[in-house]
Amino acid sequence: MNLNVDHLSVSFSTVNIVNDVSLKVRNKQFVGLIGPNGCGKSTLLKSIYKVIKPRQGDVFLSELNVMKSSPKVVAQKLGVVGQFNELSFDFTVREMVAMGRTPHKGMLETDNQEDQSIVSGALRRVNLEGHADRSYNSLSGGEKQRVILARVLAQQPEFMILDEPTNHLDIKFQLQILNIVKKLDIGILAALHDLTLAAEYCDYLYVMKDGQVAASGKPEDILTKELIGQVFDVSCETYRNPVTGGLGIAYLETRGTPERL
Ligand SMILES: Nc1ncnc2c1ncn2[C@@H]1O[C@H](COP(=O)(O)OP(=O)(O)OP(=O)(O)O)[C@@H](O)[C@H]1O
Repeated sequence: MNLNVDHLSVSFSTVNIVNDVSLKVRNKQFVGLIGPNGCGKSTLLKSIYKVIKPRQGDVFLSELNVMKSSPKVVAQKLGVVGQFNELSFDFTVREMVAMGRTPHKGMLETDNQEDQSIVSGALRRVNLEGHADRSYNSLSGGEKQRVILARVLAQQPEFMILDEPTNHLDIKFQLQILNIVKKLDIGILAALHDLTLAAEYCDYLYVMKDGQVAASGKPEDILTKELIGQVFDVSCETYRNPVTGGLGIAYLETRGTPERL
């Protein structure tokens, strides 16, 4: 399934937060969205997955017009791992993951054996089967993040949006989540902060600055020290990592800041 975002703009009162952004994710591509804090990544993603209404623009998942479709129809195709995962009500981990099946069920239809086995499989994939009966609210930030991924896996989407999915996670689980997502072999659009991981996992990157796309291309082509300096305001050198052969980034010193943090 492809994602096509066409000239999308989002404003809050009179302030333009996302300004005429167009992007594409081809079937089975893993595309990263990078950019500094506050540049509009989450706002863009939320307007793609229908939490925020854009001022203008269109979003298509293959032939499905996302703006004109009901949330349930969109949720049958699109899975989302958002940035904040707090809950007011207390559900068990298994109940949370079972919610991933909801878009595929009729109004009064209850979960059947197949749903239960999909939920157990999703919990196993994120190494949380031992936590199935725990209260979701009692989990650590990283465990919650993995429950949310399990819920999306149970949803069996054909496209996935992730907003900083490795937030809260130690390096083992960062890699685990990115590996699970990569292996799904579906289209992925993910906002990521770690540029080295973005270079490692993404087939293509969009770089945002001040609500606009400042650059796009294959990670090895666009993640230059000049672009990183311009967009993130840090000086760095890039190099080929001698162990992995991938992109290495050595950060030097922030530029233009009057005081060191
Ligand atoms: N509901 C809102 N009302 C007003 N301003 C908002 C609202 N939501 C977001 N903003 C502002 O829009 C800008 C972009 O926020 P957004 O969360 O999209 O950035 P981001 O690139 O995802 O940042 P981060 O990397 O810190 O998560 C910020 O200045 C933010 O304060």
